[in-house]
Amino acid sequence: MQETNNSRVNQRIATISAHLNPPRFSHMEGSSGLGRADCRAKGGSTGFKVAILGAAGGIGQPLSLLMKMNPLVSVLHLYDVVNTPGVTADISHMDTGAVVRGFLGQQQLEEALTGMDLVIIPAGVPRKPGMTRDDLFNINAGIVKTLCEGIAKCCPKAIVNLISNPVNSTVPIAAEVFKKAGTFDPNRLLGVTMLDVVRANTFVVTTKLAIGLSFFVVN
Ligand SMILES: NC(=O)c1ccc[n+]([C@@H]2O[C@H](COP(=O)([O-])OP(=O)(O)OC[C@H]3O[C@@H](n4cnc5c(N)ncnc54)[C@H](O)[C@@H]3O)[C@@H](O)[C@H]2O)c1
Ligand SMILES: O=C(O)C[C@H](O)C(=O)O
Repeated sequence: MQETNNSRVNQRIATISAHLNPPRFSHMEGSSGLGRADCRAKGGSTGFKVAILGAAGGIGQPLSLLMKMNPLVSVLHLYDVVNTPGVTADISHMDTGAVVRGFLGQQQLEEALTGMDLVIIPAGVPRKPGMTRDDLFNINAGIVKTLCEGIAKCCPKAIVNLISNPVNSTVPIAAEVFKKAGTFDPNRLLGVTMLDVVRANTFVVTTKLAIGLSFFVVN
């Protein structure tokens, strides 16, 4: 049974690795660091090493829980500027395989990032009533910049997945940080846009209905 699970996990890692290093981009091989052999946690167990920055927040906590449930994850680092000891204790009590470690405050950022394959960033502030996305930018831009400088230094080949809004501006900020550090790889920098996409679809449909137009599919 364990063997079947392992082979399923190995298959999924191979699929993800193939996606990251597709054959048609073979000329780029060598520049991309995430291969099957790299996906090993300390102690040799197979799996991805994942850090969540902003792990104690409204998005960070359920995201940490999902990552702890994910059989592809062998090491999970939870970083925040507040509350990580409690969140880490709770998440680590789940009876799944990933080893969970908590990191609190800027002085532990580098330790949290070292050796990671994937860094997910929901760190920052969310909008409060009356705030615009521009208001978020003023705060979150600086936070994302600092975190990405840490990534460039400690895990330059990690995949970076930005959630902090405004994501259409935080992704370019991350790109500029990585370019400056000489570590930029567009295949490894992602932003979560699903919320804005479904929100836009809903607004379009609502407006169409309000002015008496029918709709079939909005996308
Ligand atoms: N992309 C999307 O689809 C999407 C959807 C919803 C929210 N968001 C954005 O995600 C972000 C987080 O939202 P939330 O509801 O979890 O907010 P939250 O306030 O509940 O959590 C944010 C967390 O970030 C932490 N944090 C702040 N500064 C930090 C720093 N310098 N380093 C590390 N951690 C830091 C805070 O301590 C907090 O725990 C916001 O910017 C929000 O706008 C994005
Ligand atoms: O900026 C917002 O739209 C609020 C919240 O952070 C979200 O992304 O929904």
